[in-house]
Amino acid sequence: MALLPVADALARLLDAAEPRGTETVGLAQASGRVLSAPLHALRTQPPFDASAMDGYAVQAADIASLPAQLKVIGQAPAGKQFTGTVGPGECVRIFTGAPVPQGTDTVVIQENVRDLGNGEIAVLEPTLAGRNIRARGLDFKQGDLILDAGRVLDPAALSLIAAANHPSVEVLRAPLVAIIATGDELLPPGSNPGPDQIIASNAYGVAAIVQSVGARVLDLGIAADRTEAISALVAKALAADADVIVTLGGASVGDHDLVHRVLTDLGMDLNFWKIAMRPGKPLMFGRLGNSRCVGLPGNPVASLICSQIFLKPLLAKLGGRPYSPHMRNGILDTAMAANDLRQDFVRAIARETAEGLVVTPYLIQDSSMLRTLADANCAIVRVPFAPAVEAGSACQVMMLR
Ligand SMILES: Nc1nc2c(c(=O)[nH]1)N[C@H]1C(S)=C(S)[C@@H](COP(=O)(O)OP(=O)(O)OC[C@H]3O[C@@H](n4cnc5c(N)ncnc54)[C@H](O)[C@@H]3O)O[C@H]1N2
Ligand code: MOO
Repeated sequence: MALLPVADALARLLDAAEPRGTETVGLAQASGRVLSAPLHALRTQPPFDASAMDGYAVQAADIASLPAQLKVIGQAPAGKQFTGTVGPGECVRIFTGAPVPQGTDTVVIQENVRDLGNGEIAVLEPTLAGRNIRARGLDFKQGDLILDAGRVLDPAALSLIAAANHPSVEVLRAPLVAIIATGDELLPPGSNPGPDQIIASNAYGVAAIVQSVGARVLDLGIAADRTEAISALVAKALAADADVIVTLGGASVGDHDLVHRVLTDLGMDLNFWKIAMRPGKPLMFGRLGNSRCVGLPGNPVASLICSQIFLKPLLAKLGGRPYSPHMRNGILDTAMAANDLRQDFVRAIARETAEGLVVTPYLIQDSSMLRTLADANCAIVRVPFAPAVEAGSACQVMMLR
């Protein structure tokens, strides 16, 4: 079977992916969630003309010539409005956030006033008429559109929603991703592996990528290389209504690579299997009921690079959030050989220099080597059949961190 180009695989994966429903969450749980519908203010803020400063509410006409002596007829702290009316020659002691009393139109800050101690003040410095007052509705008015659908709820958005008097908010369902590791050789971290065993590491990095785009993880653990063991965990994923079922390993053509068989026996409609990419050739994708199945290759670097390139945009789209990889142009400081038919993602270190972003690829690119992936901060993207290039040539990189 011909290998599917990376761009085609991504397009097929993203095709028809959209959020599945909404839910209402309390504001304290809403950070990072995606607003499902436009949000309107339930009230006007500020709901009254409010003092912006601590000082005295006066009539501008009374302080036209200075110094001006005024009688203090009451107090207006925030939360306790002054209910009387202020007449000529009078003022009210006022504090930040309090409603401006009837009959006043200006607030003089207390630094510009002397308290005469007999219930009167002397205004010493000029204040323009209307100063230090926030007009009713300065921030927003009842019914105003305050946030658009699709907004990722960041700190400012959350405080704005609260100020507009919404105790909870309707957000898009966060996609649920079931992760199933496969392999007789795998044991969880902290185990005492036998001579032919290794530690299952892929699920941790994949889960972190899943969570980085706001999706939820259901880690179903490790299935042995037996069809019943794998299908039992897939059944659990389906029962949990997982939006995406990610399998790790068992995607290739070996006698013990059972994932394809198990999923197709369960009724998966296979979309593609095997793509023109390195690492990541045995990537598999299909639909099974409401779930999308993404079969990631077992090699640790392949599973994480495929997650960056395919799983992340898929989950972002299912979660209704914008996403695009962080691509940059760089300058190679090393010659590179011609590429074959697979689009290559070459682990590399990129450094900012006066000449631009200088990129050094790792010499060894074995897809089992997690250390070079952890050390790398980018992957050089080499298109299929890219010709050999000299040091100093331009390159394109996808930033990894
Ligand atoms: N004859 C061929 N052999 C292979 C091909 C091929 O085209 N023809 N493709 C190779 C490529 S490329 C890859 S990538 C691997 C991927 O194969 P699988 O997805 O079937 O992965 P496994 O065989 O199960 O495991 C590969 C490797 O990764 C380790 N592994 C698996 N799961 C985990 C995990 N959760 N955590 C850490 N490490 C894991 C596993 O022990 C193996 O060492 O196939 C090539 N072969
Ligand atoms: O995905 Mo495999 O790692 O291309 O070697």
